[in-house]
Amino acid sequence: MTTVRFDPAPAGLKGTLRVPPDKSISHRSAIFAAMAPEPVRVRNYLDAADTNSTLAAVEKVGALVERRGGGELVIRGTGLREPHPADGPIDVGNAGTLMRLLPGWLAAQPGQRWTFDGDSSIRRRPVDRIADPLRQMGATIEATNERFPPFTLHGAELRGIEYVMPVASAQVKSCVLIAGMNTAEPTTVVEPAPSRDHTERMLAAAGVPITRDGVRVTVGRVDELGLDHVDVPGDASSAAFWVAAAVLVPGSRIVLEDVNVNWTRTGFLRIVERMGGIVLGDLEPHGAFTPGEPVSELDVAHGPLRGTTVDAEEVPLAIDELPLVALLGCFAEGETVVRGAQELKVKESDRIATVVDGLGALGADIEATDDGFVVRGTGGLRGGRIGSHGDHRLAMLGAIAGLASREGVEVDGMEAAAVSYPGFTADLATLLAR
Ligand SMILES: O=C(O)C1=C[C@@H](OP(=O)(O)O)[C@@H](O)[C@H](O)C1
Ligand SMILES: C=C(OP(=O)(O)O)C(=O)O
Repeated sequence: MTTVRFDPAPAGLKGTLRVPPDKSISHRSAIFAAMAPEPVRVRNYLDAADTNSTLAAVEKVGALVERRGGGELVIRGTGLREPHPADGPIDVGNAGTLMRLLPGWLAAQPGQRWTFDGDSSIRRRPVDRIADPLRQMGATIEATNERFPPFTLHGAELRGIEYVMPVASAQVKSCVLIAGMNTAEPTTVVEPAPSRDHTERMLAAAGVPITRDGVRVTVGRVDELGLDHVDVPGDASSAAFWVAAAVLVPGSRIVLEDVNVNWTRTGFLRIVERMGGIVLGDLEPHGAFTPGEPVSELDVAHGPLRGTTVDAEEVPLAIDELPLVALLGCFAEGETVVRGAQELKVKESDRIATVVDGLGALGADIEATDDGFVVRGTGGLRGGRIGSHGDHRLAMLGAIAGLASREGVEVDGMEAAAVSYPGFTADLATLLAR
């Protein structure tokens, strides 16, 4: 385990940065390319542990991945109905998105079966949320204690369903929509609240009939995907760490280029603005990456914050950034409340417990609730020691807390950042350099 110390940054963080490619869109580009009949060129694919697990997984079911360097890949898929049998379990590593999206495709392959497994964190993450709809469609899934990996999926001829999702989850929605490309009848997913829509955008770009009517998304059967290339934009969730750093550390001014500003991913930026944080870059897209993902430049500077409340409907739009909302709350005037965020308990760690314990140990006045947390701003943070619990977002939260703290923070398990952001400490060094 690697321990890294992050000291206060008295002169602030300054400079321009290109954040890593988006993790969600990278996962989807590899899975869609694997289902396509013609080669798909992917530019700016994320080179990180989670998305490398996805490349290995699609190779295991028959795709050929040519790594051209500089984030460029050419993926030759098998077509929608010809994935290969795998010799041994598909290892999803730490990646929940991979574990929940790939079965949507494989469930529609009659007479075939695959086993999925991953690391100790993935073995605590529920698969019943995809097993329920896939069973209704006709597939069979045998999971440990009915709920957890490892699990075995038996493909079948699937039928179209209307699935009312009990939780707002882009992963579950995506799994069902991907399966829906192979069902005789149309398949509809009803979301309790909007969540990230990268899958819908990629389906539309690939020529799949997909319609949205409010919270209902319907996909129709296709014989093949017409996807030619994907350009992956910068990851709004990785950018969020630098947005928080710039807002919290006096003297900072950071410009982030080519960040995905898809509305379903910018909930955190709206929360920051509500708290009084200065995000100068407008959230209007300045360009679009293929397929249909808006990008913009974010220009962020230090400023005072006030507390806010994040309610259930805003949670899916900022789900991976909620730990950072807790950190901002420590520095804000008044109280910051996050509620309706039970989903945080089933991420790479129980992010209600790890955020509350972790920031509490650094001097925060923070309390866990059943569905979130309450933070009372105390004008700053002392500092100390925090463990990542193998959770990449916790590791990077600890780092940003250190920069903004009075005494610095030591992060145990900093290597976890490599799950989504292997260059995190190198990027920090460039923002601290003058
Ligand atoms: O679809 C995706 O790419 C993701 C959806 C979210 O998970 P849920 O769908 O479980 O909320 C998010 O937390 C995860 O980091 C990525
Ligand atoms: C929850 C996350 O990812 P996943 O579900 O893919 O493991 C995350 O990146 O914060």
